[in-house]
Amino acid sequence: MSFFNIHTHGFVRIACAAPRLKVADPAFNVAETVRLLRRADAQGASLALFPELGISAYAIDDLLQQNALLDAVLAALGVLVEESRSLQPVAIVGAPLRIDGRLFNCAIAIHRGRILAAVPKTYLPNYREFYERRQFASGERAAVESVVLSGQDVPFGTDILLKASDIADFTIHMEICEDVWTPVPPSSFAALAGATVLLNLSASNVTIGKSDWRHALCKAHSGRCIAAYAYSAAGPGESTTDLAWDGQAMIYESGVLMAEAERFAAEPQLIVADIDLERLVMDRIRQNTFGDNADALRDRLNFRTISFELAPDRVSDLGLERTIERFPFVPSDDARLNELCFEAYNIQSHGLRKRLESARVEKIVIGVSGGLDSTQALIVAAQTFDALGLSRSNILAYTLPAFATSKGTKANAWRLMTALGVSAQEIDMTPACRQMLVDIGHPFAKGKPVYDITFENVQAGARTSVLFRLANQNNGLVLGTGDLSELALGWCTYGVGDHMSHYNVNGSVSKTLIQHLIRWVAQSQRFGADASAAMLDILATEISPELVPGKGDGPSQRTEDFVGPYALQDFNLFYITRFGFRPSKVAFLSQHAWSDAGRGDWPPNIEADKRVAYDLPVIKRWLTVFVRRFFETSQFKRSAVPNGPKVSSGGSLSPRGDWRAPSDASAAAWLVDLDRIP
Ligand SMILES: Nc1ncnc2c1ncn2[C@@H]1O[C@H](COP(=O)(O)OP(=O)(O)OC[C@H]2O[C@@H]([n+]3cccc(C(=O)O)c3)[C@H](O)[C@@H]2O)[C@@H](O)[C@H]1O
Ligand SMILES: Nc1ncnc2c1ncn2[C@@H]1O[C@H](COP(=O)(O)OP(=O)(O)OP(=O)(O)O)[C@@H](O)[C@H]1O
Ligand SMILES: NC(=O)CC[C@H](N)C(=O)O
Repeated sequence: MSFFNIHTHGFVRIACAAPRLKVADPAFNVAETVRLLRRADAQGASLALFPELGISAYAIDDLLQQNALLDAVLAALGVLVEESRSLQPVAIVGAPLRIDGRLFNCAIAIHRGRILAAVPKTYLPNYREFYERRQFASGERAAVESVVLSGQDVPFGTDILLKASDIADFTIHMEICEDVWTPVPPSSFAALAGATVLLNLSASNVTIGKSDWRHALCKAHSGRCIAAYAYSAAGPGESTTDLAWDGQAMIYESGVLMAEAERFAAEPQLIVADIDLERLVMDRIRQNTFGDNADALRDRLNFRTISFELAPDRVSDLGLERTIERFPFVPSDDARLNELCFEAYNIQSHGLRKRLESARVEKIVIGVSGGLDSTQALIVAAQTFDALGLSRSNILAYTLPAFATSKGTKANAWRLMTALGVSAQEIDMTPACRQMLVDIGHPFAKGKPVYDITFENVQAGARTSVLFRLANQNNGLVLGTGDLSELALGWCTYGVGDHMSHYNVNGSVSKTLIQHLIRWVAQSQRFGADASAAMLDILATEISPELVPGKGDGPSQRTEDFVGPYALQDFNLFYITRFGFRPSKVAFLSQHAWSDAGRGDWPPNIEADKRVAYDLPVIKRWLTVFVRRFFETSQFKRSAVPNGPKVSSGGSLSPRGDWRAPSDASAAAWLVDLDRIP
């Protein structure tokens, strides 16, 4: 097993074809099928899906009752069985089969010369342009459980799952076109019985707007079933006697479109996507109601499981046929990013609004540093007070310089507070901090340049202490600013420090998302040109806690030198907490997302100079830091966080929300797994 091979990390590659065919010409159609099957094989696919009745063609009406044609179908299938011997993918093709005195519209699975199963269509459309019951019997009425095809005894029925014996969780179910248009498709039961890859062989004539509906069905069904749903519909060559065909092929995974073929294409289409079987299963485990639903429907889940050995390539680097966003908390698509920013601000602001109303408090107190997090919280506060019809002067904003505050950040704090029209004040924290350092006998008090954790936390603590007392004095709430990424890394001062507040709007917003949110607001100019200019300046400032005095103008502490690039740490955070992936898998994904700075799909507002690449050793180094900090040293901080709204679907780290964990755990298991990364 190679680290660089998809199968090592729980993926399987599936292909979906929209072949060219000829009406009622099985020999031609199988030749085309074989051609595309070879292409799928060359691309490392483990499965290749073809359309409904693709061996005979679909729209051939009463020709389906001609024995010459049905014989030709069997002969063509024989050719396919022989050709499949040297090919890796399981071929799933559609053909009419005479069985037990009836004709069935079947999906047939063929692998390395073995016909694994034949599954008949359950729901035969007989409305509007469809007339299938004239020729076919429903699979529900099949009275036999096997059929002889190409001299092989083949399991036959709607109760069949195909399970790879050598790829974990690769369990396939087949259904046919109309089956998925019903309220309860047969694949719903298959998913509950353990199928992860649901296939639909389709022959869906195209009419205006129908493609959107097919998308909606596949998206919703794959999401509801927490499964992959691959769909292959008939295309060029089908009969246009009364209908037309667009050859729509698409692959969804849990509600997300992974690949889609060009419709109405001149050439046959083949799309591939790597399905994350492990993610599907982890999500089914998480969403306990999936299992409850299976329990409730247990008497409908009597499937036969047909086992086969895939023996896939486990050594080569096959690449990764799925898009891995660099910023899982920030979509690269412009329209989605817009929507997400709108939602994020509204969630944060509605959280704060409700808290102010219920606490009957009309003021907030906030420390404004000129850094990202307090900027974001201040924007949210301004929006909330506007919505409540309260004056922004009720926002009591304080800039609290101490030993290491730089001119630039303080100036930005002032610019921002002034531009937003909040009540702005400055309190010099140096005397209070110095007094505490004297009181506790810290060497700095005697003039020694000792800048240890105590020195740092005295400042963070003094600020928090002042903010809480100002809240008492003014009948206000202290608004927290610490973000999700800092909580994941334990990058805050516990208790009497920036860890604590009365209400924190940023606790479930990652650092990378905060950067995008501020940029979005700045670009919108909704708070005026001065505010936008200050925000853009803050975005361009190096991230630093400013707790240790620097020599020159720049900060002496660059946060990302300690905890790693937030871009990587947010990536790690997302995949480890949302899906429970092993660090080695996260590194594999991260490498695909981050090792090529030249990849075109950067989120729209990442400037060219920020488009950096990270190679595997760098990824491993910071992942190790993440694992240690996240699992071993910082949970006690998360166990005691203030209230605040869950914002991102990636999760919150509140102990009352998405992440409940012991504060005294060992990171040993994750560190062992990290050793798998070369
Ligand atoms: N499992 C556990 N359960 C209960 N208590 C535990 C504990 N592990 C350590 N502790 C105790 O916790 C204390 C350490 O925690 P804490 O006092 O927070 O201090 P600590 O985590 O050591 O330091 C805070 C870090 O956050 C950085 N910081 C602070 C403020 C703002 C920012 C920013 O950029 O946003 C960054 C700062 O530069 C520093 O590196 C120790 O007294 C230790 O004994
Ligand atoms: N000079 C300061 N004046 C006022 N408040 C401060 C100051 N420094 C820190 N704080 C408060 O402590 C919080 C944590 O400080 P920190 O420097 O980590 O955050 P930040 O500057 O807002 O954002 P970032 O983490 O991006 O630097 C701030 O959000 C702010 O509320
Ligand atoms: N072949 C079929 O089952 C077609 C019926 C389906 N409702 C469609 O138009 O796509």
